[in-house]
Amino acid sequence: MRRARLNRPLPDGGRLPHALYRAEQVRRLDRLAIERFGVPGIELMNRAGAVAYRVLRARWPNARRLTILAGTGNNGGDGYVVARLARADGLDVRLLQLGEVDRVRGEAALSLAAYRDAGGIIEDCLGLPRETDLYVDALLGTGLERPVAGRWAGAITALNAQRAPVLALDIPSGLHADTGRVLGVAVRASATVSFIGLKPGLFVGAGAEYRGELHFSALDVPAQVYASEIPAAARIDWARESRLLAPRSRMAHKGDCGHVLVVGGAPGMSGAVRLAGESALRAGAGLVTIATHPRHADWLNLDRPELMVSAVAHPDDLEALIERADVIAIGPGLGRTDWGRGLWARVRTRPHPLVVDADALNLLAESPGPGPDWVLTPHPGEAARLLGVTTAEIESDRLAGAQRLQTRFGGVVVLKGAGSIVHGPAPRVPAVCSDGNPGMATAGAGDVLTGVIAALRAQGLEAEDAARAGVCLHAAAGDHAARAGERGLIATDIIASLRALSNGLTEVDP
Ligand SMILES: NC(=O)C1=CN([C@@H]2O[C@H](COP(=O)(O)OP(=O)(O)OC[C@H]3O[C@@H](n4cnc5c(N)ncnc54)[C@H](O)[C@@H]3O)[C@@H](O)[C@H]2O)[C@H](O)CC1
Ligand SMILES: [K+]
Repeated sequence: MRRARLNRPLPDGGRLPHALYRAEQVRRLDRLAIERFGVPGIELMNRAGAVAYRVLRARWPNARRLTILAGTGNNGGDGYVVARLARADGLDVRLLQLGEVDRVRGEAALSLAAYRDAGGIIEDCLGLPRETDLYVDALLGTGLERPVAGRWAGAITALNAQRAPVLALDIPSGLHADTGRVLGVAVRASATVSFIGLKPGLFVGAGAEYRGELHFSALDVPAQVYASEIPAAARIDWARESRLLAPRSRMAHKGDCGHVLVVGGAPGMSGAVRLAGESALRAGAGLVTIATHPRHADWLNLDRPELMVSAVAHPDDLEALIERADVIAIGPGLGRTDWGRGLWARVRTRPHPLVVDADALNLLAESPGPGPDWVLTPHPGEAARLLGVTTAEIESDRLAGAQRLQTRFGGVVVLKGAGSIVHGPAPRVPAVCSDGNPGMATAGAGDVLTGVIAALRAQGLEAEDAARAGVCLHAAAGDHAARAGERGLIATDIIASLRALSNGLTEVDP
């Protein structure tokens, strides 16, 4: 029986920092704080342990019996501090050591000595205790350097199989700090408290699945320390990106709010263009025209009177529509027949801002080339086809995949999935969206995102801002809709929440 999961979103997206640093960068920040700003390493470790212990007592105030699993590095060192503080508070503490104690060095050795001097004992980890209220994972942090195996894997597997909650220190052991990849096996934490710098691996790959509720402390490291590092990525959320949407002018008319042309909907795939078109309206576009196959244009027209629908039998039928459009979103339900290919060939060379999704991406993969001014929105499978690699390779290092796509195709790339990434041209750093939930893995959610990004571009946002704000609005709408449950969430539920979110009315029910 799996233990209860703290399936809560970030405690307060607005409070967590937006800068994300790779493990190597955090180690440099650590060293700078120690060597240049005179903060002793053991002081940082004591602060880390103290923060972790405060989180522990706040989240599980009734926990009396703690079991701390300690590794041989400084992550284990943090664990010794937690153990010492818990014993001083009168809690029943068992500290189980993995790896040879005589390998414990530096600050971790000092922390171990302080724990022993206060009467603490350590035991070799030969198995998990039958009864404990809470586990602390102090096995591995940013020093993970190979897949977890042997007794370490056994301990983590046993930890994941038991019911008591688990607090992970810095990062769940076994999870790669930079990529969020599980190396062998990783701790499924109920909560994680991370130090000094948030890591991309807490948000991309399996990060959101394994970290549980996320807490953070900069350990009072001097702010100047951070000036030495350009973050590897920026964490974005709707709380921050919503500032990109200017209030609507009192004198606005529909022509001021942009005209989106959605191109797609081959026979049998009309739903995709309907979702994209409706999303564009709900995200604030003034006018939306759907250019779709003659076979179902009439039905679409009747079904949503705010949407203008034009039957397009031949690429020449697009010309007048393209002239009137501010932004073109192409791909939803486009298909790869001659009909779809003809429309793609006509649109891809136009100077208009483009949002390129679904089958238009697959057609781009067949004849790659840089774009005029586009936002590409691939899911991992489409990204793999665009780069000629496997989906597993994309998912193994999502930030690297997004960077390769942006380098090869130019413009702005949105790599969808858990921890959607927005990667534009240098010098801006890539962005990782921390909003969203697994309920959004549902048919048509991508079509909704296409419409949202196109609508924001049509309202005047530059490509990268439209992509960042669009990804976050889409994800926040998904979170808003998920208040009624993630399972059974469908694309039209996301659309239903767009209007409230884009007007800052988060308490309005979907
Ligand atoms: N700057 C900060 O964020 C602070 C970090 N602190 C804590 O220190 C760890 C990083 O410590 P480090 O010693 O570099 O690495 P780890 O403790 O993660 O472990 C490395 C240790 O484990 C061995 N090892 C690596 N991979 C494996 C494996 N798969 N199986 C078994 N053993 C493995 C490796 O050889 C090392 O011996 C950071 O996460 C924070 O928790 C500071 O305490 C506060 C400031
Ligand atoms: K850990």
